[in-house]
Amino acid sequence: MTLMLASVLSREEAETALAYGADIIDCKDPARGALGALSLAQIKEIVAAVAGRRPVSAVVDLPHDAAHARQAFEEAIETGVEYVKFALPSTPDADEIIAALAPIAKRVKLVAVLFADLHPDFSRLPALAKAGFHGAMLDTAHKHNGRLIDIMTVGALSEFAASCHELRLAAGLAGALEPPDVPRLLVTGADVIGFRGALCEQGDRQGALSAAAVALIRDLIPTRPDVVEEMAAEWALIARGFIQPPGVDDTDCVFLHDYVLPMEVGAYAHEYGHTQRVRFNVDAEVTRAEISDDMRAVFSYDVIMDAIKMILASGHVAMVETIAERLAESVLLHERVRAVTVQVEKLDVAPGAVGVKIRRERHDHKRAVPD
Ligand SMILES: O=C[C@H](O)COP(=O)(O)O
Repeated sequence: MTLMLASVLSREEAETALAYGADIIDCKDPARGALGALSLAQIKEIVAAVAGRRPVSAVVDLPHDAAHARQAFEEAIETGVEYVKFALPSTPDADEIIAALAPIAKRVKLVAVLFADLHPDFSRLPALAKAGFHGAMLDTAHKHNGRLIDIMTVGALSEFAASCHELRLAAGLAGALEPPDVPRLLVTGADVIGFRGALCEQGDRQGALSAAAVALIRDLIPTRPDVVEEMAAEWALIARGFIQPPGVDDTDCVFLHDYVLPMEVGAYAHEYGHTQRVRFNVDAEVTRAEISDDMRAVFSYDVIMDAIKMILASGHVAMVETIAERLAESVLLHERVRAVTVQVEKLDVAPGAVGVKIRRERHDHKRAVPD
């Protein structure tokens, strides 16, 4: 389950974030940069307003010397927050700083933030785990330099999440994210996705929080288990014929055509060690959207491109059939997709094109309905 973190700067904004379903209320002053800390008094006020309805996180500015660092964390803990985030420095003494925070990690969930646009050092992850940190979160330091997803590919973000999970660390992602990024990031397996700009009027992270924007992001992230149960109950009614399933027989086609990329592919010895051109044609049959021009109703072709890039990043694949199967499988991970046709062609083998075309259907579609 991926949680939605909403950065807020006041108790009023915290109420909006809560009302529209944020899972973690993150105290932050966006005017003071990517990890701008609020004052202790402001954090206390938000903690009091949230009153345990959801966990609250706060940012600590990491002072240079150890004594002041400990004091800053102690003060943050006293505010009653459940998570404390801080920017992990990329200085040579980072491992020492991490080790010095081990006693603090026993008392509060510590999250180290790594900035994707400042050459993050992923070799520090084991030290975080050793010191008992709760997790690591990627964010962007300079919001005008693009979204996290522009800086790191979905494949690289998935690797980050997997490395965290191997070390039993929670993995968080944030960084000028926009609504269309959400379905793309869900496949990374991140535990938390964090937002500020996307929750504000006109996407301005220093502007006011917008209830509609918070609701949109909430709807794009699969809901909490209790809501899933509610949906299951609705499916039960559908199964018994009490209510009609929404547009259950109607599909539209989202496609990616003539997408050509260089790829290491082929079973012959001479096909190893270099790339050849591979063309992708993908047609995804998706459940028809009820509302038009609304992100919530959309399965994006970006997701198909991401899936292809992830397969490419995994290295040499001997058979185009394997590529087609993997691609079909990852497109079908998205619930709106009912069936997918994937055509994968090698363009440099013969004067024309050679390859494979497969069609795969979602089999759990009917099984989602309880007996
Ligand atoms: O912790 C999450 C952030 O506050 C993200 O802010 P942003 O979406 O404006 O980059």
